[in-house]
Amino acid sequence: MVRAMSNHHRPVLPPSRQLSQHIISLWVPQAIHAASELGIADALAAGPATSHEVSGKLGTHPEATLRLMKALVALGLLSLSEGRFSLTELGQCLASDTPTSVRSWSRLMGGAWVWRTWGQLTTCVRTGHAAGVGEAARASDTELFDAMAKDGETAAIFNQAMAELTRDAAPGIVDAIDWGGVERVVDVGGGSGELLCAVLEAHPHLRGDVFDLEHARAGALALLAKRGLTGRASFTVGNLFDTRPPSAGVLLLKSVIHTWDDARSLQILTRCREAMGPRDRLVLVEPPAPAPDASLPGTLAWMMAFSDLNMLVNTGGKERTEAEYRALLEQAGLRVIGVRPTSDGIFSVFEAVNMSRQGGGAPREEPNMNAGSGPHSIDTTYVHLGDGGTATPIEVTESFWSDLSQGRHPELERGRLISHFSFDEDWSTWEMHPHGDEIVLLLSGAVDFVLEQGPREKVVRLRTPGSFVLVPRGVWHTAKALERSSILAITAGEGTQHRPVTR
Ligand SMILES: C[S@@+](CC[C@H](N)C(=O)[O-])C[C@H]1O[C@@H](n2cnc3c(N)ncnc32)[C@H](O)[C@@H]1O
Repeated sequence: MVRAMSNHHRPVLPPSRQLSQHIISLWVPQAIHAASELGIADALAAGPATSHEVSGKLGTHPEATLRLMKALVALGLLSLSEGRFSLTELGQCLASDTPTSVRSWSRLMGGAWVWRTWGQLTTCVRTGHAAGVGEAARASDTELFDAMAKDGETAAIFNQAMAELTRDAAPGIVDAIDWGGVERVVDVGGGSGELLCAVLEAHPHLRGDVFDLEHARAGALALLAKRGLTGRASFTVGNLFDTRPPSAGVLLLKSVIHTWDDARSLQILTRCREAMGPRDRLVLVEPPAPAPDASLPGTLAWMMAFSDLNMLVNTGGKERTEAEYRALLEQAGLRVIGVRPTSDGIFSVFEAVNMSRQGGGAPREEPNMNAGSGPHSIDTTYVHLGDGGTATPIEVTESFWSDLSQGRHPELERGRLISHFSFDEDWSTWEMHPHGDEIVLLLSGAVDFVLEQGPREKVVRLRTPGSFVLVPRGVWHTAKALERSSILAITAGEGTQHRPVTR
């Protein structure tokens, strides 16, 4: 009763009617698909027109065109006034080549290929395999992509659809990655080249490569040329199941792993690891699947649950949780050094390094030899707490701090470093850690810890061993020794900045 009253503008439908609305929702993507195939939005791009004028332009049946356009009005893609139809904001997204276009995405999802595979969902759920697998076995794992290479139009639609999905997420992805010290990036399975374009445009010092199957080559090269990036970018054709991508400071891997089951994903991740030198990072970009809930259509949980089925029917892939991506990376011999969400709230970037980077060869499978080691002295051994829950002792050499500031310890940038520092003079610099709060704990002596707060300075007096100060991320700070003192710091060191203290 309360529900019905509070919702009186839209009466609550009985369950059978609610379900019926889901059942008939298959009409919707086909209406949108027909509109995008026929180019109805492009026909209205110049301004309002009658359905007769539109069918005349498109060479379609006049009355059937009117009927389709009425359905598009019902969906909110068109509006109708005095017999003339116009594009709404939603409808404009069906036009080609506009900054918000999702026309190719609609052509892909409503087109014969995807429609056919979804039609076999029942069988896929019975068998756990992608559509077609097990009945008429696929010629190869990449059969679908190989077929696209022979059919230029499907390849163009698929790659443009991927570009449309990547376009809006790309700035947030580029921002979430630390490009310091990187000269070259390879977008592995980079398809259309959309993400590589965004990276190269944001970081003019970088050079890059798209590594993908043949179907993506022509489209990616055309896009790189259109964006004026041909001089800094190339395309390498290869199959990740048996070929390593070219080496680079950053290997990007966006929306590739969800395409495949665990066994095939491990093959791809292993090929990437084999291409990685000691300082290289793999940056996997995927939306981690949230816990399922009964949210309304359009929420992330809804989208991920259906994207998961889309992967099942088309390629046998799947969506994964953050823990599952972490486990997969570790299994492939890659140590996860950080996971961060991008600003769009959908994707996360998983950064990983090659576990076998020191010794080469196969990934370490034996237990962590550092576990249970000790006793250590904090004077000579610091500890790195990795984002993946690791605690690694770091032998401190005389050049440790200068090496760190010159980027010679990339493996320490993520996570936190527990370090020890003795001093009897005031620090000569201010420092600032942009990626995390810091804890500074007094072990001995007496220190005035100075935090910059706008134009003012706040002094925290550390006098008793065991007292500590919490330094918020991004706050510049320095210290003054009142006597010989020693401190223990727990620091998120990535991106640390220094500037001299002016007296
Ligand atoms: C879902 S698309 C994503 C494209 C692009 N990374 C993006 O996010 O826009 C997956 C891409 O991975 C590529 N891919 C999948 N398996 C591959 C393999 N074995 N070798 C090379 N590329 C592969 C496909 O060709 C396709 O371009």
